Amino acid sequence: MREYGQFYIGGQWVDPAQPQPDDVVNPATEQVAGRIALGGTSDVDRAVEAARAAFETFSQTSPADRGELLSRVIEEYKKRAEDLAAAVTEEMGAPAKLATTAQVGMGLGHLVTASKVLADYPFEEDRGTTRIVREPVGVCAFITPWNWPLNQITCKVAPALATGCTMVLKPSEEAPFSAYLLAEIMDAAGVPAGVFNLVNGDGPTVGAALAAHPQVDMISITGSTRAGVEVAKAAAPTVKRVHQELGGKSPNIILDDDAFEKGVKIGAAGVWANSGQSCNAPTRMLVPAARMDEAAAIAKASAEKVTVGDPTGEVKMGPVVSKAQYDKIQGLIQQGVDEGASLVAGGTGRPDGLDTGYYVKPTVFANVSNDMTVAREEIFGPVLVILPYESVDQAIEIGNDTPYGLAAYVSGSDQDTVRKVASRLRAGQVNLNGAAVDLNAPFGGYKQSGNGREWGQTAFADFLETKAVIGYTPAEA
Ligand SMILES: NC(=O)c1ccc[n+]([C@@H]2O[C@H](COP(=O)([O-])OP(=O)(O)OC[C@H]3O[C@@H](n4cnc5c(N)ncnc54)[C@H](O)[C@@H]3O)[C@@H](O)[C@H]2O)c1
Repeated sequence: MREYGQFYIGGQWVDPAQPQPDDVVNPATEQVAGRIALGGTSDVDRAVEAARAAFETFSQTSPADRGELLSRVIEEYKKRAEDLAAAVTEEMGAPAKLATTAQVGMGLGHLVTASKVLADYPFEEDRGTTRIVREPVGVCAFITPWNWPLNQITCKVAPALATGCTMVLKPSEEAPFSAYLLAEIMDAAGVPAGVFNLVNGDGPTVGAALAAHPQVDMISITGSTRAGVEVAKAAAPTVKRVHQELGGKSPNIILDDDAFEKGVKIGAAGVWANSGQSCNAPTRMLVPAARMDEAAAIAKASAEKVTVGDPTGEVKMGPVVSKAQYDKIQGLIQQGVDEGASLVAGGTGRPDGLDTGYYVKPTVFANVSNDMTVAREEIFGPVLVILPYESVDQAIEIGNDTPYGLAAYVSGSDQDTVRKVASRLRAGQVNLNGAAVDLNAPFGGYKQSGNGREWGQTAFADFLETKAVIGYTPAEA
């Protein structure tokens, strides 16, 4: 049983102003795995004050100093990798292997990438007699979700540290264990007091207070579009920078050529990963109408091969994060059936033999039309929907017919055609032929998937203000 009832503020573990314990449930066992405290507005004030005070000195440190600091954080992170993986499995149900390689691995990847970018980042540049200086934006507040907890935290924390910002993190109250360990890592690495602060809490209290706080210069949220809108509204009166990484319902266009079978297989596997709980999951597969049955058969075989069960063991898929998420997914699967989509694999209820834990059957719907609820709503579970198209133009039109624009996928054997299709998709990241994750590729959304970009060099810009010093070089008389 984890007891994580304190907050990390000003370089110290401190008690909440008013203790409000909150149980965290392990989704595989449905048992309480630990306890945190939910904070209030006075905890937020205290953390923001610490971050504001630290900004005075931390913003003046050199890139070389911050590079050394990042190296120490990386060392401490590596030392705690096993603890971090176990925490992620316990808090949100990721299978042990996925937790170690991907969940913890992505966190390390963002720290390492930021330190490499920092090594030669152009913070200053001269244009004529003007010097353009890129300075840290200030005190940042981070609100993060439960599905890729360390990935989403580190892709904010790493560039913030690298650019000289100070910060307050409010992780998801549903998956707060790994964030708590990350605060221990920051402490062990000697991150100066007040540079990194952690306050647990719920969205409407701590999240909203951070978004509205006049001493916070930038609020960055990864979460649902609903929460992103709330954050932007709360932030508006103080005109702070608002960065949003929100939901998705990403199209996956499978072209009619030799790469068809491979494309369907890779696409389906992308939906089972992390139990479908990825904002960029390729959940809306588009196939030539004449090949619908073929696609359905390939996807069905893929779904039936997935091993589901205890995430501490050797399985492909663990549970989904919570009872609420399980119930939401069950309701949407039922709605798919009710609206007339063809259920070819999975369906409602738990997989056979799994009576405890929030396990969902890998589910495939074929013959889906883009106006059905299962094609429009982000399900955030292992549910693949397959839609028919008559022409590539129509595939692109259907692909873009969504309020979201986070990711899109194209597969086909002719690279030129694949690239042309990619150029017409309205999404922040387009993946061609199942290419591997690239931590240097900017990550973020068009339309209601958000504003701003994270990851790699591009992320730095979102943590910097631009100052023009005119007359820096005196004009010659
Ligand atoms: N675009 C991306 O990079 C990305 C990555 C992962 C997840 N997501 C999205 O996150 C969602 C799943 O995560 P979730 O269920 O934790 O989302 P959520 O929106 O319920 O919660 C996300 C975070 O926002 C906080 N929050 C909730 N309401 C708030 C409010 N009114 N004010 C301030 N903060 C508030 C929560 O406490 C949590 O920390 C999905 O929609 C998914 O697509 C997006």
